[in-house]
Amino acid sequence: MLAARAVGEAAAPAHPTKVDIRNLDFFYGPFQALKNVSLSLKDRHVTALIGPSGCGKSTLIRVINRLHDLYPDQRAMGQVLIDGEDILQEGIDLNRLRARIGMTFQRATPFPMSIYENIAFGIRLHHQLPKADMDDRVEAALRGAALWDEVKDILRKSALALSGGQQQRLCVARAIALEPEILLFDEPCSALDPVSTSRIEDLIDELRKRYCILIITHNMQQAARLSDHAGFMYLGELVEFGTAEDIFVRPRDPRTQAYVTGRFG
Ligand SMILES: Nc1ncnc2c1ncn2[C@@H]1O[C@H](COP(=O)(O)OP(=O)(O)OP(=O)(O)O)[C@@H](O)[C@H]1O
Repeated sequence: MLAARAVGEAAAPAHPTKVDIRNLDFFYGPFQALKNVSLSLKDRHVTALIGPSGCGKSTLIRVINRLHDLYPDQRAMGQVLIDGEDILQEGIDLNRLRARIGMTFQRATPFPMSIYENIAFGIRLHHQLPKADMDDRVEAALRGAALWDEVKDILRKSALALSGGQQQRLCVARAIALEPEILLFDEPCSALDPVSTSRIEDLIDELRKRYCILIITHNMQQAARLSDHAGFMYLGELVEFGTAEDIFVRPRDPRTQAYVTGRFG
């Protein structure tokens, strides 16, 4: 029997908003790549961004951890609230922000060092741990990325010797080793074969239980399989945003309809 809730006690939402993007404009020099984009990402949900090449998906994902700060001619205007705090404000601690956000890119980017060191390196930048604790953290990250069984006996081997799919999972392990809150995946399967792709999809499905996840993908089946919410972008605008069912089964905008059915893009 369900326990009666105390009078006045509000139920916490199962998937509170983690990232709230409001009226975001983005410029590369004079070129406007994002136009008044607003959407929110829920915690413990997978949100997919879809749209033809050049529509602004990677730009949007890079703003969330302020990668554009590295380039003086790039500017973002609007708000990106993470747990209610606007991370586009001046004075935000970028190291802390980036530790809260894990990111992987289209091509896996392992460091030219051992599998173990690929994970330990990032942890060491933030914490000084005794060896046994570091071993535990490395193991937990590799397990979390569904890679442990394949690499547990070759931890001292170069990460560059791993297959493309294993390298991509290593990058996921590196991201989750820092215990982030948000994971950003920019086309994580674009360079992978179907078997590795399916392993990454299983992994993302598992990670959904713990993280707020944003994934960019050109694969409509993958987006439909994986996402709770999805947004269709076109020429820098967010044309339509809704539940995965809204976007993939009954899109309202004809452009979304054409894109998800493969008739353009
Ligand atoms: N460094 C840059 N300088 C100038 N323009 C850029 C730069 N990076 C991207 N752009 C432009 O911004 C727009 C959005 O690019 P973005 O990479 O965000 O698109 P995308 O939807 O992620 O594309 P893809 O699916 O091909 O990765 C494009 O017109 C692109 O040419």
